[in-house]
Order: sequence, then structure tokens, then C-alpha cells
Amino acid sequence: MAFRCFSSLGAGKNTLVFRQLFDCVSSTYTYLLGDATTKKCILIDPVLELARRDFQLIKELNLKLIYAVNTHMHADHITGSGHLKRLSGCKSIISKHSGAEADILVTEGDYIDFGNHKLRVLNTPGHTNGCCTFCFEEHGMAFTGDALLIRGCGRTDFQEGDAATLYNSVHQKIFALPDQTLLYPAHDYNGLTVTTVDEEKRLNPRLTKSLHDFVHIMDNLKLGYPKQIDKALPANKVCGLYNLPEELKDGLS
Ligand SMILES: N[C@@H](CCC(=O)N[C@@H](CSS)C(=O)NCC(=O)O)C(=O)O
Ligand SMILES: [Fe+2]
Repeated sequence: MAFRCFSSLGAGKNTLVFRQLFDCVSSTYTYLLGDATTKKCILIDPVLELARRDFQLIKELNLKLIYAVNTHMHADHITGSGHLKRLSGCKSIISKHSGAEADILVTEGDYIDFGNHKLRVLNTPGHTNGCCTFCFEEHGMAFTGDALLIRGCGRTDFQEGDAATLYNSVHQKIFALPDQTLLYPAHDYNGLTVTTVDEEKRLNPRLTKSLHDFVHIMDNLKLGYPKQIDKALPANKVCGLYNLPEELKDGLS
């Protein structure tokens, strides 16, 4: 399977290991965040079919995976969390409002620690009830899941989607972050990799509108359902290990 990989070190802090990884099938970004000093690392939004790729990279970088974190219960792909738990012994994390099982359930104000670094959890519902944005204040970064996409946002026509709730989440939580905050989404369908709070406040074609107009836009997107939704939702409710396709069961034990 082909995939793109982008990598960089965090500005001015040589203890951060950061990789943006991509799944071409679902256009999902997986983020590897590691602490070079303690070797502890986490993955945000891993994809089942690429869990071995991610684990191999972690081993090559001499890191130890401690958490597989999901920004929400994904509808378009099966999370790699369950497989990574088996491969590495890490723990899974998701919002307590997601309706999904995980080893650790988080909510607003909680922190996800990895070595000398930590992410602050913001609840940003609207695409789903359990959508979180993870703020990495030390490096001016935030991982927005499907709440905010680059020049777009998560759809609100299934799971517990609610356009007004999403609008308020973005305006009150994500747009309240410093303007230069780098925003990393869970997907991009146009080849873009990162944006900023300032860019989206000025240029997002949906979220620059009034609440009324935003709701109208979201009610009329007319998107096709994600191709993998029927297998992804039941699997992701239990960390990705339910009803796995036969070909993916090989090598999991
Ligand atoms: N074609 C893809 C699904 C695309 C899609 O619905 N993406 C979601 C995020 S994954 S739940 C979304 O919210 N999109 C918003 C948009 O404006 O595109 C597939 O078949 O998997
Ligand atoms: Fe989603």
C-alpha cells in the first residue's frame, strides 16, 4: 500500500519527535509524537492497515509506544489502536463521550502525558459527541480530528452529528487558541497537511459564515457515506478488534 510521510522536528525543542503519516485509502493522518529523552511516544489516529508501518517506525526511532489515541470514533476506517495494543502493549485512549471502549477515557481538561510533554484535551463535539481536540501548547500545535479540517470541517449528517454544536466547538474552543497555532486535522482530501487558527478564521469557507448559514451549508453537503462505515463503526466501538476482515487477522495473535 502506498503512503506519504512527512516529518519534522518541533521548532526549537530538540526533545520532540514529530511525524505526520498518511493513509492514501482513507486520506487519514496519523501523528507520531515522541519524547527523545524518555523515549515515550504516542500515536494519534492510527489506521489498522498501517499499524505495522507505524510500529516499525517507532522501533526504528528507538521509541516506546505508550498510548494509541483516537480523536473520535471514526466512521471511515478501522482504528489501529487494538492492533497496536497487541504489538506494543500500549494503552488506548478515547473520549468518555464517544461511546467507545478504551483503556483510558478522557474529557476536557485532562492531560495526555508522554515523557516530558503533554497534550491538553478539549471537548469539540458536533461531528460526533466524543470529538476531542488535543492541544500541544508547548509547541503551538493542536490536533483537531474531524472537528476542523483544512478549509473545511467534519460532516454532521451521521453518528451524533449536529452542525450548531460543531460551529460552537470550533468558534469557542479551536478559534480561541492563539492565531499562530498549527492545526493538524485527521484528514485532508486536497493534499494539504497543516493550517493555522489565523488561516481558518479568515479563509474557512464554512466556518467564516454565520451560524445560520453554516447550518444551511452543512445540511446541504450531499456527501456519499464513507465506504468503510459499516465495518468501521462496530469495530471502533471496541478499539478496532471486533469483526476484523479475515486477511487482517493473520499475524495479529
Ligand atoms: N469518501 C470518504 C469519506 C469522506 C468523508 O465523509 N469524510 C468525513 C471525515 S471521515 S468521518 C468528513 O467529515 N468529511 C467532510 C467533508 O466535507 O468532506 C470515504 O469513503 O471514506
Ligand atoms: Fe470522523
